[in-house]
Amino acid sequence: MTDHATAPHPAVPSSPSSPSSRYTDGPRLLADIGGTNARFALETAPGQAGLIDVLPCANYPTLADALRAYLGSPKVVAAGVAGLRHAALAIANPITGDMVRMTNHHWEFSIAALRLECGFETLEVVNDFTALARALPHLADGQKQQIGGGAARAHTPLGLVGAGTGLGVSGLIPAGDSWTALLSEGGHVTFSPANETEVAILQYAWRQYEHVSAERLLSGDGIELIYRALAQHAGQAAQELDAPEISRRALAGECALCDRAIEAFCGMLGTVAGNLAITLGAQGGIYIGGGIVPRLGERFARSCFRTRFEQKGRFVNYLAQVPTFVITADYPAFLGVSAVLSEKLGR
Ligand SMILES: Nc1ncnc2c1ncn2[C@@H]1O[C@H](COP(=O)(O)OP(=O)(O)OP(=O)(O)O)[C@@H](O)[C@H]1O
Repeated sequence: MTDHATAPHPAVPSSPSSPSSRYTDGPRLLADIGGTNARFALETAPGQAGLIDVLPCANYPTLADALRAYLGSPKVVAAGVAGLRHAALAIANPITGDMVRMTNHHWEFSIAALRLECGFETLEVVNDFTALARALPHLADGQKQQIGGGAARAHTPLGLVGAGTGLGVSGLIPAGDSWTALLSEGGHVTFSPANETEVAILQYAWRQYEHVSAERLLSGDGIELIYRALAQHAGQAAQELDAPEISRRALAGECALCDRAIEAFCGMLGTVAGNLAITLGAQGGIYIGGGIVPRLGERFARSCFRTRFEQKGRFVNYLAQVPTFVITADYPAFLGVSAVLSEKLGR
């Protein structure tokens, strides 16, 4: 899949971009690297990211190859961009040192070597959900959809959870006049079933995994696992369906089993989001990102997600107040990556 956007993208709120606000040291490269898709953009002025491309990770042996393909694409070449000095990457991984090995893809690289290979003066590498968390306070009303709860309480933490190839988790903690974004690996917490159907799904998953994390079920592969588990539980034959096809059939009303799988996925996400809300005290709200939920559209809004979010025994009244939002902006991580790079460069 390739996605083209040559104009500054509305996912990135624009600040006035007079020629004088353009970066004097040239455009900056921004990237958001997931287990399935690598998204690239060039930012010419604060909040002005354009020339966006989405490249499938599987088509490139290394991240450097994908990066070169983007920079060599006709539209980037036509834009006359050469000698990029500053770049920042958000990647679906913990960043603990110079070597980065992706959890959900085979790419691995040294940050220092990649910087030299690409000739960048600056190369910042951050966890993708830490970067996305930085974007949350900047999302405009049209870039998020509230699903239940009351008003966000100011000066309280925000939580972030997003299902895609994996399950990303982060939080944003108020710190004086600014925020601290958490580097979390909360997608790997142990899955906790909340009803008998989910116990059956867990038992099915145990045959495959010794440790069933939340990510094993709340991800693209997870939807496929849930579908197979429900088929077995119902004594039906499962078809060979991938996650996009399961959700397509569910949304089209073509397959009752697919619909049950999507409903179970939404319920489990409700439990995980509620756990995050009470763990962080996130009365500023829980934000749902990642590649899957925004594609479910209204099916997600009318699912059991919100009921399950609040279903915490004595904490039901507390959680009923906490708003939950689906991030609907197309490329929200670029906002956060841009903020990280600007902070690094001190401008
Ligand atoms: N319509 C859909 N319904 C359900 N799952 C989908 C749909 N479209 C894509 N997926 C699944 O979403 C996953 C890709 O998610 P996403 O677009 O967030 O990629 P990513 O950013 O590379 O992932 P991550 O950041 O989690 O590593 C794949 O597992 C894919 O099967």
